[in-house]
Amino acid sequence: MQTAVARPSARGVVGRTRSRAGLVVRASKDTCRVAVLGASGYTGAEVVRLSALHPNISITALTGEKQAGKPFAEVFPHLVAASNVGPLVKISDVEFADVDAVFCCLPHATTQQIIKGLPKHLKIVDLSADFRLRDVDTYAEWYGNEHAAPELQKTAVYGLTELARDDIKKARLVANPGCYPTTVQIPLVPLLEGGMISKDDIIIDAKSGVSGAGRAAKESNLYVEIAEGINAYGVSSHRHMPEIEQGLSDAAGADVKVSFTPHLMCMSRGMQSTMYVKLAGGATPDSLRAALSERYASEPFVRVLPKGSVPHTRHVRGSNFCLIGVFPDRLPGRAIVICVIDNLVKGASGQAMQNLNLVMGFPETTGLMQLAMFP
Ligand SMILES: NC(=O)C1=CN([C@@H]2O[C@H](COP(=O)(O)OP(=O)(O)OC[C@H]3O[C@@H](n4cnc5c(N)ncnc54)[C@H](OP(=O)(O)O)[C@@H]3O)[C@@H](O)[C@H]2O)C=CC1
Ligand SMILES: CC(=O)N[C@@H](CCC(=O)OP(=O)(O)O)C(=O)O
Repeated sequence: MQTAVARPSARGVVGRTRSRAGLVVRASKDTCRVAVLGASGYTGAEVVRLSALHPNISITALTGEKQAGKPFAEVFPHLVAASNVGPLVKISDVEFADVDAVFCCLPHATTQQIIKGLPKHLKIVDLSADFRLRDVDTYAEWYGNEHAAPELQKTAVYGLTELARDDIKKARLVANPGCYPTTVQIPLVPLLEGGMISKDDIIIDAKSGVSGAGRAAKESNLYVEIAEGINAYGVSSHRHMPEIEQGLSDAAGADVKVSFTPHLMCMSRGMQSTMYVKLAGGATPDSLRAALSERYASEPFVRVLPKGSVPHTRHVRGSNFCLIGVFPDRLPGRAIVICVIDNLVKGASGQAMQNLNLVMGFPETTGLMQLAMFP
C-alpha cells in the first residue's frame, strides 16, 4: 500500500486537495486509488491488512457508519501501522473523483442502494451477496426484498476467480462469491463438468468461524452462546443454497439441488465444507483427486493434497489458499471431498483482492502470497 504525502489537519490526516475523506493521491497507471466502503467491519479491515503489502494500491478513503468519525487505528488497533489514511468517514463524504476502485464491504440490501448511486468511472468489487444471483426473482425469494438495481445486476460478473478469470478482467462490477459457495464450487465444479460425480446426490456439511457473521453485535454471537459447542443454523434454508446451486447447475448443464447444512464453530476464522458425493462415469476417489490436481495445477491459491492428507482450517489461517482433500467413502461408489479456506481471505477479502488485480491488470497474486499463520 502506498502512503501518500499528507499533512495533519484539525480533522486528522487530510490530503492536499478538496477530499474530506482521507488522502488524495494523483492518478497514475501503476496506482489504483481505492475506497473501502465498510472499513469498520471485518472484511473491510482485512482488505486494509492485505493492501498494506500491495505495491499498486493506495487507499484514499475508509468508510464506516456508526463508527464514522473515529480514527481507523482506534477501531482496529492491529492495523495501526497500515492506517495513516485519515479517519473513517461516511460514504457521502467520499470524494469519488479521487478514487479508481471500490471494495464494497457492506451488508446485503444496503449494498445495492449504495452501488447504484456510485459514479460510473469506478470499478467495484462487491463482497456482499447482492449481485451474485443472476435471477432477481430468486434473489427476492431468498433475501426477502425486491432487487433495487436489476439492470446493474445484469452487468455483474460472478467472481470465483479460478473459474471466471477472463470475464472478471473485463468487468466493471464483480460480485465476489460467498464464503461457503467458494468452498463448494472450487472442488465440485470441475467434477460436475467432467461428469465424474452425480448431480443428484450432493450433501454438504459446512462449518464456519464466527467472524463469518460480521462484527456487528448480535446476541447469538456472544462468547457464552458460541463457546464450548457447535450448532447448525439455517438448516434447509440457508441463503447460500441458491448461489451454490446456480454455480453447480452451470457446471452440470442441468438443474442441481444440494443438501447443505452450515454450522457455527467456536473459532474466530476458518471454514470447512465436507462434501459427500456419488461417483459417476466410472470415476474413483483417486481419479477425482487426479482430475482436481490437473485442473488446478497452475493455480497459485488452490492446492489438492496428496492421498491420505487431511486439510485443516488452521493451515490456511490468514492466507488466500484453498486446500482440498479427496477420500474414499466406506459406502461403495461414493467419495468425500473436503475443502478449507479462511472465510475472511479466500472467502472474502483475499478473493476480492485477486479480482481487483485482474480488473486493474495487475498480476493476480499481488499482495496475496503470504502463507498461513501457524501455530
Ligand atoms: N465476514 C465474512 O466472513 C464474509 C462476509 N461477506 C459479506 O461481506 C459484507 C461485509 O461483511 P463483514 O465485514 O463481515 O460485515 P461487518 O458487519 O463486520 O461490517 C459491515 C460494515 O458495513 C458498515 N455499514 C453497516 N450498515 C451500513 C449502512 N447502512 N450504510 C453504510 N455502511 C454501513 C458498517 O459500519 P459501522 O460498523 O461503522 O456501522 C461496517 O463497516 C457483507 O455483505 C457480508 O455478508 C462475504 C464473505 C465472507
Ligand atoms: C457464520 C455466518 O453467519 N456466516 C454468514 C456467511 C458469510 C458470508 O459469506 O456471507 P455473505 O453471503 O453475506 O457474503 C452466514 O451464514 O450468513
